[in-house]
Amino acid sequence: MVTAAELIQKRGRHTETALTEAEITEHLAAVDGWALQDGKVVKTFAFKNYYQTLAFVNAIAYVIHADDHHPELIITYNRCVAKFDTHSVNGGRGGISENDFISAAKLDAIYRQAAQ
Ligand SMILES: C[C@H](O)[C@H](O)[C@H]1CNC2=NC(N)=NC(=O)C2=N1
Repeated sequence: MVTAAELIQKRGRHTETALTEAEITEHLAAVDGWALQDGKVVKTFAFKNYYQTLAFVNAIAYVIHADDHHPELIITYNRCVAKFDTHSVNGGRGGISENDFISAAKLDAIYRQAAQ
């Protein structure tokens, strides 16, 4: 069984290994509120206002850079939608790797710290 606590201890690293469907299901169970949507691991984070939304985006910059894994972000007044996938897997066609879930768990940990 995979847990969020385990995932946040890991560092994202270059990988060419995609997760299988069964592994994706197992990893989705470990991270709260994330779902597979159009081939990406996606979650909508909710905030009180635009300032809190942007503060979250600034706070996640550190781990995004450290793990070299960059979410697609959709920022609106009180929402931030984050989408992860991994370009280098499936022979460069892209897919889902453990890195997507490491980053998902880290964004959740930061969100828990944020003023909401
Ligand atoms: C060379 C560099 O590590 C890659 O281009 C990284 C950069 N950021 C990335 N971000 C995301 N979300 N997926 C990737 O596959 C990815 N690849």
